[in-house]
Amino acid sequence: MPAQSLHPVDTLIFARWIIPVAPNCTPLVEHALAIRNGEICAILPAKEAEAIEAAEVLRLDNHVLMPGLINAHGHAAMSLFRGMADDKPLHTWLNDHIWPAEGRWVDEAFVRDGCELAIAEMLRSGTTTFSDMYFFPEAAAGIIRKAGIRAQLSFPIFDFSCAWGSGPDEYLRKGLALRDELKHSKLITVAFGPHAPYTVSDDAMQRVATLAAEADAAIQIHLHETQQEIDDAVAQTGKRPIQRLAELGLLGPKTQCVHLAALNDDDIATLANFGCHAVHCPESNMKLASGFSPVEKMRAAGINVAIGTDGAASNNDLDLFSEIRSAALLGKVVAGDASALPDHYALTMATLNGAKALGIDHLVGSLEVGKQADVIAIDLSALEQQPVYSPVSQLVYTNISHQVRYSWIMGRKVLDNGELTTLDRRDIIARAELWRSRISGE
Ligand SMILES: CSC[C@H]1O[C@@H](n2cnc3c(O)ncnc32)[C@H](O)[C@@H]1O
Ligand SMILES: [Zn+2]
Repeated sequence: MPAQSLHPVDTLIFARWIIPVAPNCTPLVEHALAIRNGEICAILPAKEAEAIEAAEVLRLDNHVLMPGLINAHGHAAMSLFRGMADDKPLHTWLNDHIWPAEGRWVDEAFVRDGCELAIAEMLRSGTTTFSDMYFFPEAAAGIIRKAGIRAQLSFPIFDFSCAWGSGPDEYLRKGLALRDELKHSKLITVAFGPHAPYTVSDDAMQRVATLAAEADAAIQIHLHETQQEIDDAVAQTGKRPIQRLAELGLLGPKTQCVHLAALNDDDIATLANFGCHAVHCPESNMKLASGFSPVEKMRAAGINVAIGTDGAASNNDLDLFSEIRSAALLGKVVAGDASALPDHYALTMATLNGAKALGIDHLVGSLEVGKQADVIAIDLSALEQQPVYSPVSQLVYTNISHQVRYSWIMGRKVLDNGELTTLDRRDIIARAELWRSRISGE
C-alpha cells in the first residue's frame, strides 16, 4: 500500500525489529507499524514510513515490536493466594489448602481486587489477552473493561455449591446470561468452563456439550493433569477421562484442554481427531509435580498448542515470557532432543497459537494489516540481552519480561514506558496487602 494513501494514522511506531509471527517469526529490520482506528493499517520499511502523518509517533531504537502475548489459561483472582500454599502436590494443594481458602474468602470484592492485581502484572509483562476461569466472572468483566485488556471468561461449572451459586443449573444460567450481556463486547468473549472430569458429572458435562454447541461457544477444561486423575477415573468409570469426554460430546475444535500432563499415544490421537486445542502450563505442572506434557508429540500430531500460566497460587507469577522459556527448556528435556520446541515455535505458542485456541486468530495473535493492534514493544538494550544476534532468541531464552516498555490493545496504549495507563499500581498493591493481612488473621 503506498504510504500516501495512509494519511493520517493514529499511531506510528518505528522499531529496530518487528517480529510479525505470521507468516513466520523472521524479524523485519528497521521497519514501522501504523495503527488507525485500533487496527494495524501498515507495516513497512522505516524509510517509506517517514512520509506518513500520524497523531503520535514513537521512535523505539533497540526495541522489538511483536504481537501481545496470549495467556491461554489462568485463574486471575488467585493472585491474592500467591505464596499461600507452596510445595504441595495438586490434590493436597486443592483439597487441603486452596478449596478451603476459596470457601472462606472468595466473594465479588476478592475477585475484583485479585483480578486487578493479576491484570496489572500481566500487562506489565507483555500479556494483552488472557483466559480466565474463576468464580464471579461478572466481577472480572468489570475489571477487564476498566483495564482495557482482552479476555476470554470461562464461567465455572462443577457439581458443588460455592459463593457464586448452588450447582450446575445456576452456573449455566448465570454464565449464559453473562455471555448474552457481553455479546457485543469487542474485548471479551465468554466460554464454558467445566472445571475438570473429576468435579463434573456426566449429566452436567452433557448439558455443557449441548449448550456450547447451540451457542457456538468454546469450552475450556482442566484435563489429564496428573496420572492420579487418570487412575482414579479408570477405577471409577473404567475409562480414561479423554475417552469419557469424547463419548459425552465434550471434545471438538472449540475445546481447549488445559495441562494434558499425563497422556498416552491414544489420548493424543483422540485429541487430534477431534481438533481440540491444548493449553500447556509448564510451570504449574512442574511446581505441583503434576507431570510432563508431550508438547512435541502433540505438535507432530497436528494439535494446536498454546501456553498458560495457570493461577499465581501454583506458578507463582503471571509472567508469560518466563512461561515461554520454561516451555522451550522443558520441551527439550521431555523430548530428549535439544532441537525440540525451538525459540520461534515457543513464541508462536504464546501468540498465534493462543489466538487460535481462543478462536480469535482472525483478530489478534500476529502483526498483520487488518488485525487489531494488540502490540508490545520490548527494549533489547539492557546488558542482560547483549549482544543481540537474534531478537527471537533474546525474547525466549533471556530474562526479558522487565524490558516490556509499551503495550497497545486495540490501538489503545495501556503500558507507556513501563507505566500502566489504566490501572493504579500503588492502589492495587495496597489492596493486595489488605487481603493478605485479613487472610492471615492479623
Ligand atoms: C471453578 S473455578 C476454577 C477452580 O480451579 C481451581 N484450580 C486452580 N488451579 C487448578 C489446577 O491446576 N487444576 C485444577 N483446578 C485448579 C481453582 O482453585 C478454582 O477452584
Ligand atoms: Zn487451572
